[in-house]
Amino acid sequence: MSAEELKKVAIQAIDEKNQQLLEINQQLHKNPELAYKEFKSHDLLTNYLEKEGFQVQRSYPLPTSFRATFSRGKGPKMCVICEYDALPEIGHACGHNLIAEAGIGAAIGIKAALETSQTDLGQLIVYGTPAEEGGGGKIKMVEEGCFDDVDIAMMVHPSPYDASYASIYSAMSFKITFEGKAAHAAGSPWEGINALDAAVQAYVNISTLRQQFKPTWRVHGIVTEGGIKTNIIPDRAKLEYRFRAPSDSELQILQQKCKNCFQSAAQATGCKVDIVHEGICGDHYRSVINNLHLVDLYENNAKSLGIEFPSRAEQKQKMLGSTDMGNVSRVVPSIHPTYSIETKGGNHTREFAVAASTEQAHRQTIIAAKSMAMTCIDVMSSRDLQVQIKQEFIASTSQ
Ligand SMILES: NCCC[C@H](NC(=O)CCN)C(=O)O
Repeated sequence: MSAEELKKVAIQAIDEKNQQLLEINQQLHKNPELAYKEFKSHDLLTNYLEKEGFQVQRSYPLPTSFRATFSRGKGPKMCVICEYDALPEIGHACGHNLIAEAGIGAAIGIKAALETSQTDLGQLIVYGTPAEEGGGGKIKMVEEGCFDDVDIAMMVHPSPYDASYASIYSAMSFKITFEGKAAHAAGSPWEGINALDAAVQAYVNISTLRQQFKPTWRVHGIVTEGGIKTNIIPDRAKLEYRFRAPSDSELQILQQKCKNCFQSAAQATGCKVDIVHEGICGDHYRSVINNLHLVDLYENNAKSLGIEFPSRAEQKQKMLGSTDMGNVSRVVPSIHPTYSIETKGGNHTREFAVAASTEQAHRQTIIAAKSMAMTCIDVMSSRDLQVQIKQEFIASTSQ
């Protein structure tokens, strides 16, 4: 059968499961679970995949990650990725319930195509990857060798816009603790060393330096501890900061400038400072390398389903933050397109959490699922494409 015929098979299979896919996203949305605690989500998704005829390895290799496979002879190993972790307080405000739906939907479509094809097409691997919002599940899975037998990986992400080529930056997170000395704030303030002043000074240092940041750099922080009572000079204050830049080398420069801000604030106030990299396997979220051959295939398939994309230059202006998919994109050719769910609020807002449970979001997710399935079918059906994708990957990762 031709790739075009197999795509029709995939689309029909996804349409047949439309209601079940909607229910999966709704269940996840109603039960938001935080990083590495996504036990119900893990069970929901693995039970469904098993019922649909996939070979499922639960809790592989982490308690809330999984691997599900379906193969039809020799050929490339295509990996579709699900995320399902939520954010504290605001639930599925990044729409990972929809990412899971899209991954499962694509898997249903690809499996139907593999079953229908009379020739060897390859293998499908579905990975459930926890803790994208902090904790870097995919980084751990890369380190565990999960992607060693994968040829191509893809996932999609809901957002306010359609962009298969959006910028996704390298990021590192730090926890900063200032230690001072407590004293009665009225009786003997001169005996104290004010850790909150150090934290405030550091915050101001960074905000002042911001004028000299490149427009593409991002630095943002919060105060997580700032004293216990107004009449006690705070002897401890804590900050959390995240730094981002388009490349690892720029991120190193930015990180050093900001560390200087913390250290100088400590020196000015007489505090001690401890700056700890919020270690994710000793690594950080790396910028995404989009494989352009895959991007083109995905865009053409999505366009055939009615999606319109802005120009590449406009897409590159869009910035979704950072993702551990960046680390996957360093070990296998990957894409991470975003798709519009027509929301008034951006990712990580309460408005987005509401938008992530609508019928409209589900409809857009089904289109993204079909686009992934069709892209996998394109690749599985063409040896030439497989070679070109691999060559581009080698060139882009050896720079
Ligand atoms: N510590 C990692 C945070 C990742 C987070 N990712 C996103 O918002 C994008 C999609 N979920 C971020 O802050 O960039």
